[in-house]
Amino acid sequence: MKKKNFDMISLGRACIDLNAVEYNRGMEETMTFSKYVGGSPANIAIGSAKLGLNVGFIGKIPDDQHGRFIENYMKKSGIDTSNMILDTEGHKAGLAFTEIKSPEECSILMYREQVADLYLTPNEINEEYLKSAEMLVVSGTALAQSPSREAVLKAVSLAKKNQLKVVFELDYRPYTWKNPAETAVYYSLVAEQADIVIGTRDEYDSMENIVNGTNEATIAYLFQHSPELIVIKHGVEGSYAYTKAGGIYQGKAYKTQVLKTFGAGDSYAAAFLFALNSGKGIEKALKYGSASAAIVVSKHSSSEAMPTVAEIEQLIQEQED
Ligand SMILES: Nc1ncnc2c1ncn2[C@@H]1O[C@H](COP(=O)(O)OP(=O)(O)OP(=O)(O)O)[C@@H](O)[C@H]1O
Ligand SMILES: O=C(O)C[C@@H](O)[C@H](O)C(=O)CO
Repeated sequence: MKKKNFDMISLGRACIDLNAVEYNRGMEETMTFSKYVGGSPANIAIGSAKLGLNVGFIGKIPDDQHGRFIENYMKKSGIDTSNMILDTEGHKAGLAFTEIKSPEECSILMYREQVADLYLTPNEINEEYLKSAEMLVVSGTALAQSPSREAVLKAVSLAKKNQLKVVFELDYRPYTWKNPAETAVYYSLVAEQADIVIGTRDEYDSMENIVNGTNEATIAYLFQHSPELIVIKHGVEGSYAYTKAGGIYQGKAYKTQVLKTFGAGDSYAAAFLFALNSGKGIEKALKYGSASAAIVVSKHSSSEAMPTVAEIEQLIQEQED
């Protein structure tokens, strides 16, 4: 059978990160920031492309200097940008300012009013483009508002119709949502249709609208539906992958010199999906995800810091039990 053009199409926001250049202080005292492409789905696309996957992107970007910076960087990273739609209504790029008070205390201040990415419409989802990929990765944040919400639902339904693997990265950002009950409705709707779901324990709690949920209850629920593989991350305590066939795999977090904590989830998803797509198996994919995250939390950015296969392999080897 002919191989499809793209291993992965990622759908959602491509934005700007402005990361504090000065460390160990609050944003009030921070005077300089470095600019990177950001936004979880863009970071996943960039990380996967750097590892060698053929990647396409679906999203909406502003028709201004920030939009052009984003598109150029994505192109330079080897990503197909033909389905990155230019916004014609004056919407802006999302901005994420970060502060790095200490390796344990980092935060992000988001500017996400009237952002172009949430104005992607269902009409802008192209079935022919989706047909050219093996896998569609959608981010939970793209479900936060209409019309982006409906665009995601359409993309997921076309992906299923055309036998793409649907990956749902929960990527829960509370400030983009009106209330937790609404989040739970849309998260469950998409998680039930996905083939692979990836999120932190807290994000699954948001999907289920509960506190202190358990992995056992989550998988019992989701395996009644489409998912074949569920990944649940527990920060420095590592991560678990569960298969519908009953497999349970545990991955450890790797030791690293932490500079900041953000970017961990995106680099994890990029490397996990790369490894899975390359036929390395679930156990190795957990190692790839964790090693990739350990490398990115030791560096300044989320996107530009995405590691190569050689860097990931080296870290895994150095810390093999
Ligand atoms: N301090 C750390 N040191 C080493 N590895 C880490 C650290 N923090 C996270 N990781 C790795 O990254 C993975 C994902 O981290 P986490 O569960 O915090 O994801 P996340 O909340 O989605 O990340 P993000 O902060 O990017 O949203 C973990 O399972 C672990 O392997
Ligand atoms: O996802 C975002 O909108 C911001 C990211 O680009 C940022 O680097 C981060 O939070 C990564 O997890």
